[in-house]
Amino acid sequence: MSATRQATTDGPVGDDRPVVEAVNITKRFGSTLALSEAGIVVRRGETHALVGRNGAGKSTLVSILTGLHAADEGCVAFDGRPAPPLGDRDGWRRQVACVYQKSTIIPTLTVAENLFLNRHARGPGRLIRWSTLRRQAQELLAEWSVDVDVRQPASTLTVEQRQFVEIARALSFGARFIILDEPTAQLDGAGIQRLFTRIRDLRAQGVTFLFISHHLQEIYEICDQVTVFRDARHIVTAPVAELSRPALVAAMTGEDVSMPEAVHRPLSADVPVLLSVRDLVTASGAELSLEARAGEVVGIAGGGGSGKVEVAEAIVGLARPAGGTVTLDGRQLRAGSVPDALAAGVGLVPQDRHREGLVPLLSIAENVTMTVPHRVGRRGLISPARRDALARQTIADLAIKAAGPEVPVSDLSGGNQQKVVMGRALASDPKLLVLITPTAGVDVRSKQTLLGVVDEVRGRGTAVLVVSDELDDLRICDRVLVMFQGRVVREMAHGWSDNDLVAAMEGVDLHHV
Ligand SMILES: Nc1ncnc2c1ncn2[C@@H]1O[C@H](COP(=O)(O)OP(=O)(O)OP(=O)(O)O)[C@@H](O)[C@H]1O
Repeated sequence: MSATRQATTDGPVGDDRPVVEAVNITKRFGSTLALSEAGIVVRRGETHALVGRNGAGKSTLVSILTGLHAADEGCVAFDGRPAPPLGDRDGWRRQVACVYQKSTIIPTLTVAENLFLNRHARGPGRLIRWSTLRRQAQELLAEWSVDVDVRQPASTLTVEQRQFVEIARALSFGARFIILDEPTAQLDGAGIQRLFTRIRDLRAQGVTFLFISHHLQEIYEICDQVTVFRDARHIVTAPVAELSRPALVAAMTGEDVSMPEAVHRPLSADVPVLLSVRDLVTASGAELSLEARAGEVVGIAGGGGSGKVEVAEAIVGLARPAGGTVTLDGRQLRAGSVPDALAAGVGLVPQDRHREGLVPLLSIAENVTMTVPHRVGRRGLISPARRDALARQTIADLAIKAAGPEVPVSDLSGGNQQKVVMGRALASDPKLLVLITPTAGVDVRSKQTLLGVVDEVRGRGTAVLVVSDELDDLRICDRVLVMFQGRVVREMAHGWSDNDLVAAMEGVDLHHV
């Protein structure tokens, strides 16, 4: 974009004005330059992708476009008019909303209450009129064809329903510009297609989207325009159809990057079994038995509802199984105990880094060494020098983009936070590494780094479980167990075809139809 045009207040407001125009935006967080004279122009009715590597500045731009942060320099205009003052929350809500990966809905309230929170219809004596509230909520959801019971507690919504409810809420404030921040990250294939159908319908009704995703194929499927940020700067804006995939990746990384061909080194027959999972049954009824040998990488694949995450969480103690045993290197793990699993030599990258992975306000160094106090001190006394040295090593090994080990992880971009979680899992030099959806929200280059770790630790004799529905994650496995509706339905040797694996995850057996 030529970031020279200034937003003006005067002149007629026509429909050709961009829905949003951010010009020459600079934003610093302490010594970090998060955005440097960057900008974006989004036109009415388009679905515009915003892509960039972890830490490129996408979330910072979103926080400025939604009025959560003020830019240090530059200006934002909606429909040709300057953005409202920062404190005018209603003014911002009428222009724009962002649907984040993390819900902004209050789980203990009903859907209706969430939709009309602080806008309650009040009767005489300022009592809330619950019947009116419910009716308004029903009408709103019906208007936007969202099929959800407004009386249900928001905690019972699926990710997909929650996103639709948040979109309807944004529209009800009058916003016709919606930012979707990695909306597909927690959806399965069918859910993604339903979301895309919804986006197309809304676009036809005049809604404009800014779509943030690390899944480049999604951008080609749903977006018209794409803007690339790299290292805090705007690099290019172009019609999606005019930017080839290699050109897009090159714009993101500043170099040509291709996923390395997964090299397969078969294990010799005498390598001992390290992990043995026998007749494991999870609380929701998913079942798994498996053995993994030292240095073996076993994939557990499956779509949403397949039970893959539940079985993995039962193996590592995050969930208490209903039955079965897990034995690591001859030691049976105590069911439902993460500390016992860690003590036995399990390294874990959990699915939800916000809930189980990190303590955001603590530093990188504190997070990385949290589970290995013995490596950074003696008799309960932590040596800051040793702790920082270990953290510096992790920052270097995993190419974490941060000023130093003392930076709080809450200041890191999503992909770099995930690298800290990986660093912590590796700090104990684990016998078994369990990675649950390890590359969700992670850019192409960081994905390479994270998956490269697997190759390295397997060489040291660590057994690895990769629990994922991402083909790139699964390609590095020696074999993949495919789960569907709580059962392993196929085991696929290294070298499977994408079609076969996807079909198996969807519960379709291509060889028997
Ligand atoms: N509140 C903050 N305090 C300090 N630094 C921050 C803060 N928020 C972001 N940063 C820094 O600004 C830079 C841009 O981060 P941002 O979160 O915008 O990247 P991103 O493109 O959204 O990355 P990801 O894809 O990983 O989410 C990073 O170096 C990050 O560490």
